[in-house]
Amino acid sequence: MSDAPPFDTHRLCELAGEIIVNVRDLAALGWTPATSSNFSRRLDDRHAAITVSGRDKAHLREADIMVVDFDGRAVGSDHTPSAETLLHTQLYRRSPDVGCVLHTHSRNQTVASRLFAGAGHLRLEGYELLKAFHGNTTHEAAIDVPVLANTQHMPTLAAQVDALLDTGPLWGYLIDGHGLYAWGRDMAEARRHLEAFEFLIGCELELRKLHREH
Ligand SMILES: CSC[C@@H](O)[C@@H](O)C(=O)COP(=O)(O)O
Ligand SMILES: [Zn+2]
Repeated sequence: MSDAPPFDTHRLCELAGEIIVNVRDLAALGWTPATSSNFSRRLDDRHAAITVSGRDKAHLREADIMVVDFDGRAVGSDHTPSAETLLHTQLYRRSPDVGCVLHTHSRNQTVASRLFAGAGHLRLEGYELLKAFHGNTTHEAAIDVPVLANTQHMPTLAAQVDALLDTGPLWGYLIDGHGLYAWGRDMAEARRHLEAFEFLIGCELELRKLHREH
């Protein structure tokens, strides 16, 4: 008889279902082109449920979600977890308040990441929708969305994200030519943050097309 997996399989099924339904929506918006993007949920204090690498995110099934520990190692699965697993697990390891991490490659996110890579950040300021970010109670705040240089070496990116988290609250970041990472306490909050970033980034791009900054 094989050993039982070291996590709650019923909970894994619930989380997989939640990921599948939500990611289907995000894919329908065109935010996960060409199998890009990855998604995860905290399973317990040592494990996360995350998408298997290379799967078509528009048509995820339960078999496309697997378990990793917070070092990014597969647990109870022969599949390869997302190539960017470390960018998820670093957040779970760092804070018990992080329950969900969403990474997408929308056109707006990708264009903005190119446009603002030189500055190193994109400032979002004066928008009512800034209140969508947990803990932010006014449109008068400014949020700087960091833009990190892209690399295939996840420990390099993870170290930069760790340094950013040391400096204050962070709800997400862009990677140059790549996409956006956003997170929250649960799926609903992470999705609200992701949607707020996408909308506000879109506004900033539109303003620049109109040759106006504010
Ligand atoms: C299809 S190119 C995109 C990938 O390189 C990567 O950035 C991505 O978002 C998806 O990688 P994955 O390993 O499927 O989680
Ligand atoms: Zn990616």
